[in-house]
Amino acid sequence: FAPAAGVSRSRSISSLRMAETALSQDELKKMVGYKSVDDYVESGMVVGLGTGSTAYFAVERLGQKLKDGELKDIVAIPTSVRTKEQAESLGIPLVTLDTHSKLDVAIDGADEVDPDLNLVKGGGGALLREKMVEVCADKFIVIVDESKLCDGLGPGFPLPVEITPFCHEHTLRTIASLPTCEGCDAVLRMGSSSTNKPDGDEIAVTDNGNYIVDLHFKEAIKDAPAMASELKNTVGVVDHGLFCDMTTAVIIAGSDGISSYCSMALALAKVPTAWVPKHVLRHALLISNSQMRVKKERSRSTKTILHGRKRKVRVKLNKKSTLADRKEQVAYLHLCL
Ligand SMILES: O=C[C@H](O)[C@H](O)[C@H](O)COP(=O)(O)O
Repeated sequence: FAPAAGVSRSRSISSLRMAETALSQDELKKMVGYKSVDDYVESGMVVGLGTGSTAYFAVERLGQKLKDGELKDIVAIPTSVRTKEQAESLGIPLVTLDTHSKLDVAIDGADEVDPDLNLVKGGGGALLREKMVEVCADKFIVIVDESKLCDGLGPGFPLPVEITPFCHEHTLRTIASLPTCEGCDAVLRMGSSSTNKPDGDEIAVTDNGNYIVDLHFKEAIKDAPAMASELKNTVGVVDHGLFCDMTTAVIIAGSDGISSYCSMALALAKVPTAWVPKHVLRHALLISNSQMRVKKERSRSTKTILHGRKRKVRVKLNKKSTLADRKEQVAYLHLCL
């Protein structure tokens, strides 16, 4: 997994060195769940609450912070019955898209994340409500442990597609014969809708009263946006688990700490202050006369960290520089962090 062009990467300065401590997968999920709320949720916000074992910890953290009074005036929109119940048990005030069509931020897990930050979601059967809520958020923050990263979506995790119960076998066959889905094995989900492992004899039913078909691919999906559009245009398909061009940032917990990758839009928004290794700072200063102004930051808080190899710099982009210039420079700085 390496971020694609247009995606920038940064490693948390407070990155915990976890190699020696070998945290469990649940502990990794808790770290990213808590970090997402700490970094992206502020008082007064409308927050989308995802579904699954990772999003669970973000909901838990939000409940804690509201209870402690660290956050106030939050309303949240859950993406499943399970999440609604958890949020209610924590006293998180809930609303719906009917009254709040615009969210400040939505936080959710994912089953797979590719280098373009496209996702497969819906392993837990909540894809429709997740997509409805998350497309309405200004920022969509994805939280995963590193096992979810992949070079191509598909072979590592079956792609869920939510379909109407009416003539579902016909719809299943139609999906399997779509050109972009060629070669996939389409399997109707059985038992509980919250897992793609068959655990019952009845057809699984989603929170919306629909069925799910899991598409098993042997090879990586070549063009996820094309497949997304073909599936969406199939009559009988309600929605699918491909979440393309939606992710603002992904926070990843791995054996060597917490990393985050973000879309260029967020990198541009975040650029004013950055931690930059010395050699990058020299380079940045060299090009500072053209489109970018880089000043060493002299705050007291900075000094404590100046002993290290990095310098905190304030980066200002010249207003006259083109968007392409800015993207190139910001990408360069972020990739070097
Ligand atoms: O329907 C479920 C959702 O799409 C989940 O976000 C996804 O399955 C990831 O879940 P988990 O965090 O439990 O791996």
